[in-house]
Amino acid sequence: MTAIEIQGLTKRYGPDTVVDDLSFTVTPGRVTGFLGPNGAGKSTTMRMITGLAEPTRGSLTIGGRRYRDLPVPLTEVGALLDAGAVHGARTARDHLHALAASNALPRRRVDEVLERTGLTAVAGKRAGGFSLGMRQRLGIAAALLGDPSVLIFDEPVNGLDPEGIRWIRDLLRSLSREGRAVLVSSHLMSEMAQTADHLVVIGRGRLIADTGMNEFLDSSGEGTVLVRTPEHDTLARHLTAAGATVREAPQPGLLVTGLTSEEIGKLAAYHGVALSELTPQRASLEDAFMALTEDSVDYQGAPA
Ligand SMILES: Nc1ncnc2c1ncn2[C@@H]1O[C@H](COP(=O)(O)OP(=O)(O)OP(=O)(O)O)[C@@H](O)[C@H]1O
Repeated sequence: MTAIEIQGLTKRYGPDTVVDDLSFTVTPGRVTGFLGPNGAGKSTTMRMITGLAEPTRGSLTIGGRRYRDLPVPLTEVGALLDAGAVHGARTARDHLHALAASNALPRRRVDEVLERTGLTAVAGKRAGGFSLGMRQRLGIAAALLGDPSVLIFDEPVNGLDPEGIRWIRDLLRSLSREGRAVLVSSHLMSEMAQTADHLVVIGRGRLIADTGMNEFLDSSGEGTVLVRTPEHDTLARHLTAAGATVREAPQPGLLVTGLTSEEIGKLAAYHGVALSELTPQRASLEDAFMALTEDSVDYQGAPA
């Protein structure tokens, strides 16, 4: 069954349409990356999924039901939307106990989620003194408390150090392997490349792409091939004569478009030119994302 189903979702604030006729689904068993430039409407969409904001129009269901019809929402959908939202004077354990009690969840879940998020040793400490990384873990512990099959994370790696980023990445993957649906937003494309199986890209509140990660990269690739050879000028001449477009690579070498790497290899062999490298270039996720969303960024800086 589809975990999250969004149809024609629209949100207006006064005259501004910040989410505009958005439709996509989030499927169990994979990490869906939710991408878009700043202000694209990601947080607003996530707030609507978790019942914190009311859609102006459109439908939105979790496991086939609207958020407000879920008897105990925490057992269906867990969310990390704002890691700062913790009562600073309480210990981590007390914070989770209070949450468990108000949602009629078994107390043993508290120790289970403390363990899973690596907070057992600091469970008796006041959350007010926690580092950003620890607060993030506590927010995730709260999201996992009801053992939900749908999880939503808004920019979970923002501000974390490399170890914290890796921990979140591994956690998201393991949650999806358990069969849960995981929706994670980010504006860091490189981060998504390492975490998400599927991508939903929005810009100015509208859907731009809904695609598998690999298909996204393939469809955005320019088909450029990096070629290195001691006979640089000779090969460049032959390639141009064969109809290819040839540019200088940043490091000594040629960036060739218009011919496949196989064709370039054959051409070089035919002319007796030795190659030291022949590498198809895949567009980086960052490049692909920039190309896709360039018409929908609100503020564009001048080129550096
Ligand atoms: N409560 C609100 N009232 C008015 N405008 C709002 C409100 N919440 C969000 N917006 C506007 O909606 C637009 C989308 O914001 P949102 O936070 O959803 O984007 P985002 O994709 O999460 O961006 P970011 O990556 O910067 O967090 C922005 O222009 C924002 O100013």
